[in-house]
Amino acid sequence: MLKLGIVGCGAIGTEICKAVDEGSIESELVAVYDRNKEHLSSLQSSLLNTEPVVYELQEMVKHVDLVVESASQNAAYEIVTTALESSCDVMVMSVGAFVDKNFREKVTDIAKQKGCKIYLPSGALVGLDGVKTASCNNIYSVSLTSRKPPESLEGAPYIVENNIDLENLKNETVVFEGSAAEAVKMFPANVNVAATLSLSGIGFDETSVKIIADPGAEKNIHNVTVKGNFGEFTTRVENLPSPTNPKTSYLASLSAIATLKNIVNPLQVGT
Ligand SMILES: NC(=O)C1=CN([C@@H]2O[C@H](COP(=O)(O)OP(=O)(O)OC[C@H]3O[C@@H](n4cnc5c(N)ncnc54)[C@H](O)[C@@H]3O)[C@@H](O)[C@H]2O)C=CC1
Ligand SMILES: O=C([O-])CC(=O)C(=O)O
Repeated sequence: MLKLGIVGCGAIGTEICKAVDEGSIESELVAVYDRNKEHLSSLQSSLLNTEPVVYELQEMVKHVDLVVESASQNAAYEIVTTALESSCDVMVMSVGAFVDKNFREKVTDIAKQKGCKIYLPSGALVGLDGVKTASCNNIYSVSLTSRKPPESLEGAPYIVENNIDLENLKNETVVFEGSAAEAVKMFPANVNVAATLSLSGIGFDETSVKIIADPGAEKNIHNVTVKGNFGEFTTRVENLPSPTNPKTSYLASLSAIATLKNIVNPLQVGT
């Protein structure tokens, strides 16, 4: 059985733990960690069949096969490096961390040396199978338009630095237009999807991102358009927010669960 350790027990981490607890992922939930003790205890009391040990990262990696990062972009650097150096596989939700080329190259090298894998789930996006397939030949352009309720963008560095008054927005407003490289740095908790899209396709500088704050939006809506030698396609997903974190679409938690199921399943379906 795959032994799992989860760092970050918020919206996504909790859903993963519940899925293991209910037996829907063939794995053993060995250890959990969150710097917020309340999140840890509410997680522990929600589990019916499993009693994971609370281990900090350095101890966790001695007891598990795979570490799940579901904490934050800032935390991801240490979690990924420590897991791989200890010969653990790692699954990363804060994919924006991979915009840093040095980090990307360093952890890919460690993974190769140790014979480990780094899994990046498709998260809140749909259509990455098509982007990966299309990128086996020439892609001309990849664009992402994300439409979100204004409050879900509160606190993002771009919003703070540009003094954008989200509270008093009356109409839908394009708050950001630029490269995925800039978007994931400026909206670290909002467009990790732009990082996953960039890594599936033509890169961070070449992928264009538009973020719309829409006071009328109740869902997180992501449209992806890809053009290339294969033709072109557009995908659109209208995501319901997670019950405990409106910034995070519920589909992102399901995608983490689907990735773990895929890891343990001998039958591999899809791109
Ligand atoms: N790849 C994708 O498509 C998506 C990625 N995300 C990202 O996934 C990550 C997790 O998302 P959620 O579960 O919604 O966030 P959340 O805010 O609900 O939970 C994060 C948890 O991690 C804990 N945490 C933060 N830093 C930590 C550290 N250094 N050590 C230990 N615990 C720490 C927090 O206390 C919190 O309990 C975030 O970075 C988020 O931006 C979210 C949605 C989609
Ligand atoms: O959950 C979403 O819709 C997207 C998101 O927060 C992210 O990519 O970081």
